[in-house]
Amino acid sequence: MSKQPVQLRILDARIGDGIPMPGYATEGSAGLDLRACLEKPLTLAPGESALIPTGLSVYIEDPSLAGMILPRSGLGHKHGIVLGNLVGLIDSDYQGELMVSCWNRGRSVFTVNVGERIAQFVLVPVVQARFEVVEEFQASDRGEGGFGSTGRH
Ligand SMILES: O=c1ccn([C@H]2C[C@H](O)[C@@H](COP(=O)(O)OP(=O)(O)OP(=O)(O)O)O2)c(=O)[nH]1
Ligand SMILES: [Mg+2]
Repeated sequence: MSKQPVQLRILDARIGDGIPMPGYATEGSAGLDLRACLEKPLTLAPGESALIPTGLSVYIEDPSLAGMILPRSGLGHKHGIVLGNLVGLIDSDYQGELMVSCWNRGRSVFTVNVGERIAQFVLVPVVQARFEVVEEFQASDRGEGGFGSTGRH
């Protein structure tokens, strides 16, 4: 499978030397795990969140692509460690450090260790809209029905 080239800068010298470079864990992995580039372990009390640097920046460049930062399922389900913004969206023109908002939505204290995999980065296609303002839409089967209008079962 051909892979999309994306420019990457390593902002923290520990990456590649102590903290592994991000890589796809398996051939079929959709996400690259992002690691906590912390100076020391960080303890998150229940309900607390912190913005954690990853030591990396990417320049996606192509406006028909974006990055998404998503939680890791194990951390989220077992430990309640998800993202403070629920999902992170990385614009194609963003060149700053990738940051992960880690939120402890669980009931126990959780310690994020230095270099720990805290979230994952997924490259996704994007289609930008060019809005055409109209007075009325052509009728559709659904019309304005939503929020359960088709019934529950
Ligand atoms: O989890 C995230 C979410 C965003 N970003 C960076 C990349 C993104 O391109 C930029 C702006 O994100 P967004 O547009 O979601 O935030 P905003 O609050 O609208 O900020 P801005 O006014 O800078 O667009 O912040 C991250 O590093 N991590
Ligand atoms: Mg924005």
